[in-house]
Amino acid sequence: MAPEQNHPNGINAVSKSAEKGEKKAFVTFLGGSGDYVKGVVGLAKGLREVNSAYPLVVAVLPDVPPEHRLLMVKNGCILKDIDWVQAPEMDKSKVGWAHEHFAINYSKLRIFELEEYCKMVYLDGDIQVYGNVDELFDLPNGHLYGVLDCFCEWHHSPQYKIGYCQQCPDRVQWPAELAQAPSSYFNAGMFVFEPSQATYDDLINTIKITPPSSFAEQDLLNLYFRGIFKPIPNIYNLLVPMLWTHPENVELDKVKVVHFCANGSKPWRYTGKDEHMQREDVKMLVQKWWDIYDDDSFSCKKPLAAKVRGKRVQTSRPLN
Ligand SMILES: O=c1ccn([C@@H]2O[C@H](COP(=O)(O)OP(=O)(O)O)[C@@H](O)[C@H]2O)c(=O)[nH]1
Ligand SMILES: OC[C@H]1O[C@H](O[C@@H]2[C@@H](O)[C@H](O)[C@@H](O)[C@H](O)[C@@H]2O)[C@H](O)[C@@H](O)[C@H]1O
Ligand SMILES: [Mn+2]
Repeated sequence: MAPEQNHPNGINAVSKSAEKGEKKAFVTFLGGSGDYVKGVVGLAKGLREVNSAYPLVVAVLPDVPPEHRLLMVKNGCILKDIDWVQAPEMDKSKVGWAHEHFAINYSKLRIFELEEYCKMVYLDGDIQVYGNVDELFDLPNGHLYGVLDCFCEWHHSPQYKIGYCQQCPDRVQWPAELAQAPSSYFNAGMFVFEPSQATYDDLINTIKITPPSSFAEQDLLNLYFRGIFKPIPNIYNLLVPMLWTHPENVELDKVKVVHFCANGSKPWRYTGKDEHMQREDVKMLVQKWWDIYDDDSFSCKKPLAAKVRGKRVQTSRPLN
């Protein structure tokens, strides 16, 4: 992190960064023995399809079974074993996780320990890349980059109650009688960051003094990187709900990264029965995910090869 940032690790992190590795890579996170491994395999194939020059690292929890590990390695993933990060005790009478599995999402924070890499792009396993996004690795150091989230389905939040969303800040003014308007808030399904053990240690210390909240590690990351976070266009993390909450902010033919975070939209579980799932754009995106997942020509034994820089053909297929 840049020393001039009033950041707990300022100078140390910069001096330490000089000792860090110079490699860059995409990274995702996998826990459990369930079907999210299909998301990771789809992501690995998608990155190959767009001729990315960077490998995909998978931070795997101990409960990921051998057969899932083998499947990911066969698709070129570099596996890094991580341990759990204990989620803070939640007083369920006051607040609960927005989704039960969010409790394991604190373990996602382990990616900050991967100091052999100097720059990483984190992608959830329910994300697919349809256009080359290697340019993200060239964003200036000292910031964390992500895409603004949408509050329009946060049914238990103060934002939702007054109809406020950062995606359309002029629709409803944040009332003066409430505390100051929420700072810019990114969706933690995709972000560009610089691994740092000092930052990881500080994040863990911050968990201990921060009351847990509905969006688990996403809330923590937004609190921690306030003032360091810089928003980037939603072409890098199109949240599927945006198709109906803010269609005016979506240009689907320019979108490079799609995040299947809407209920019922995970392609490998898609039934089409959930709300919004019969939309033509949703069905097209899910089908495109399966087109890539089912294409075995993208499987390979070696990690996503770093193409000879500058020689790769940039393919960013339009989405429709
Ligand atoms: O059982 C699970 C649930 C989640 N995840 C990982 O945690 C990420 C965040 O969860 P999810 O994408 O479901 O959250 P959402 O973006 O839908 O809120 C997933 O993408 C996976 O990478 C996982 O590995 N196993
Ligand atoms: O653990 C908290 C999660 O919070 C985020 O998901 C949310 C967020 O997108 C909300 O805006 C949606 O309303 C909601 O459905 C969705 O689950 C991240 O995508 C995920 O990786 C993870 O950090
Ligand atoms: Mn997700």
